[in-house]
This record gives sequence, C-alpha cells and structure tokens, in this order.
Amino acid sequence: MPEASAQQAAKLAAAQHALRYVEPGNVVGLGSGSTASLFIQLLGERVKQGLRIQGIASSQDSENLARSLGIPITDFTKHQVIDVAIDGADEIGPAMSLIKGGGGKLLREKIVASACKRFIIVADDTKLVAQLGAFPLPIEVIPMAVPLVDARLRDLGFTPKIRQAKDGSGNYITDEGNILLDCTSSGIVDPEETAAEIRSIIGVVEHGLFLGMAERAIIAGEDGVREVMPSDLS
Ligand SMILES: O=C(CO)[C@H](O)[C@H](O)COP(=O)(O)O
Repeated sequence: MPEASAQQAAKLAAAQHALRYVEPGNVVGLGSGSTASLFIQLLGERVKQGLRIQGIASSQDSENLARSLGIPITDFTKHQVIDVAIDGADEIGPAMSLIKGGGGKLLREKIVASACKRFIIVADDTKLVAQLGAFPLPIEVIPMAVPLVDARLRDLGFTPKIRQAKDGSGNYITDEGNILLDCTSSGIVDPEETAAEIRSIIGVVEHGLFLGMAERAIIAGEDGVREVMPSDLS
C-alpha cells in the first residue's frame, strides 16, 4: 500500500475509535485538520442515525463541515463546558506535550481544549516524537507586532517565517485576522519554559504548544489502533 493511503487509513482508524468517547447528549468539541475532519464525518453519520449531540467547532472550516452533515452547532454563550473534544496534532511528544496549528487553527483549538472535560487526540503514528520541534512551531501574532515578535523569537533561537496562503494570495490570515509565524528551531528541549518565554512576548496572541491538556491520544498505524496516556510518553 502506498504510504499516503496507509497514513490516511490510520487517520480514519483513529477517528473511528474516537467515536466511543461520545455519549448521547454530549457537547462535543470539533477539532481541525484532516484527522479531525474524518471524525466529524463519522460523527455526522451517527447524528443521521439518531445520536443527539451538539458540536462546538474549533475553526470555521470544521463548523461548515459539521453544519453540512447536519451536526447541530452550539457556542460558548449556551455551553461553557465541553464534554469531550476530539482533535488532531502535528507532534505528540513527552508527557503528551503537543505541537498544533499546522492547519492554522491553533487559537480556537486551544480555546476549545481549555473548556473541555476530556481532550482526546487522534493521529497516525508518524506524529509521535521523542522531542518536539522538528515540526515548525506555529505562533499567532497581531499583524502590527510581527517585526517585534519576530526579533524576540530569534533571540529565543527560533527562525520564524510568515505563513503564506495556499492559494498564493499573500500572507495566511487566521480566523481571528492575525498572522502566523512558523518557527523552526533545533528542538524544543523544555516545552514549559519555551511556552512561558513565548507567552511573555507582547503581540503574541497564542502559540501551538498544548501542554498538560490532552487526556489521551488515539494512535493508529500499521499495527492497529492503540491508546496512549501522557505517562506512557517519557
Ligand atoms: O492543529 C491542527 C490544525 O491547526 C491539526 O490538528 C494538525 O495540523 C493535525 O492535522 P492533520 O490531522 O491533518 O495531520
């Protein structure tokens, strides 16, 4: 089987497994990206079969997809607590530290994750890493502050690059109207310290390090699907 379709099959298997964490009456956080989208499609099938849930989406794309499938959408004015959220990740590192935001949705994803009783990651096994940072860390920045934040991030050892829109129209603009800096580094040795340093930079709206948020990860690969807990990842 070509690698791309094996990876796709793994994403689907992880998404399928995640359905067991959704219970009737739940408010469900809907993640972003290809794996989360597969979960939303499967959830839509369950809703068509009669499952009663409501979704809170972590991106406009996910909300549009959910609505097109008949998943009722709610928001934080009606529900401040999400029972369970299912989302993807770009890297899954020690103690289930995560890099997210490859799809550009990290701010709303982190808001959803922060409001969850259970935050569950779905991913293929290529996302597991011994140390975070091979994937460039996305950082969402207020547009006028980009040159200032860029300089501070370089002081921290990052090489930031402004993300470009896929359609060639210029800078990628987030759902909240901000710029994303994709920051390469030689590796993130201490994610907690790095997160605190980035957060202290005025003009940074949010960063893609999700620390201490995920309860478990559903990981799929050629050997099947397994659940991984933070304590399993040293
Ligand atoms: O953080 C994200 C979007 O901002 C995604 O969850 C992450 O990029 C993983 O995506 P995929 O499931 O397509 O590999």
